[in-house]
Amino acid sequence: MRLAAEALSGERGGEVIFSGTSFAVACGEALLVTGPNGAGKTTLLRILAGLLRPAAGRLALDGGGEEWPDVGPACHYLGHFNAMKTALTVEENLVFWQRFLGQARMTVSEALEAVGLEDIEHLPFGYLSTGQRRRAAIARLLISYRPVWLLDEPTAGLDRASEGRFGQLMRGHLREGGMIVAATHLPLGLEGAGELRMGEEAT
Ligand SMILES: Nc1ncnc2c1ncn2[C@@H]1O[C@H](COP(=O)(O)OP(=O)(O)OP(=O)(O)O)[C@@H](O)[C@H]1O
Repeated sequence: MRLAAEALSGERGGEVIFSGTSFAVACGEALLVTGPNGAGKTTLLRILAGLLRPAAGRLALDGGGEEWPDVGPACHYLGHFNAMKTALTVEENLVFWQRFLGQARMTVSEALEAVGLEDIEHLPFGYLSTGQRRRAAIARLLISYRPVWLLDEPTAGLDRASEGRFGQLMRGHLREGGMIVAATHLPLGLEGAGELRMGEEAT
């Protein structure tokens, strides 16, 4: 399987944010999307997730077969907002997502253990600290299988230990033949990852 973008353009509010962007990510590979604030990293990830239309260009998941014919449905999208209901408990949120996404991979308890949140699964999501919210959202990547993980500044708000644990989870996903496209200002501990630089670096 291979995620391929050719001459992609992204627009926001009628303004072209980036154009002529091409890259390919194969199974087991990661691509780090870097660049200054406003360069279009989030816009690119949202296009890959199918949440925005590209203004031009081609996007495909080659070799996805009948199971993954399109890019969007083959992706987990971890955006700036964590996509959880604040009034539901951590466990209720994840049970909802697993039913919605299907393709169960880990149980909710296993995923919570993997992100170190097993003791607070009963708390409403809205009570969680910033880093705990991020960890609960990361657990969403584990409960249902998707070959492509789209991660927008995934380690923002994580403490050192959580960052290390998340690094292991990402490397595990790649070892199992998954793909990662991550917008980040920080190193993610993914050796050998490719880099897509967007916009002009600030001087
Ligand atoms: N709905 C919108 N309408 C108009 N402009 C928008 C809209 N959403 C985003 N933009 C603009 O698009 C540009 C790209 O934004 P984007 O969030 O993709 O940047 P980014 O590279 O992810 O930045 P950061 O590093 O700050 O997260 C920015 O200039 C932003 O102000």
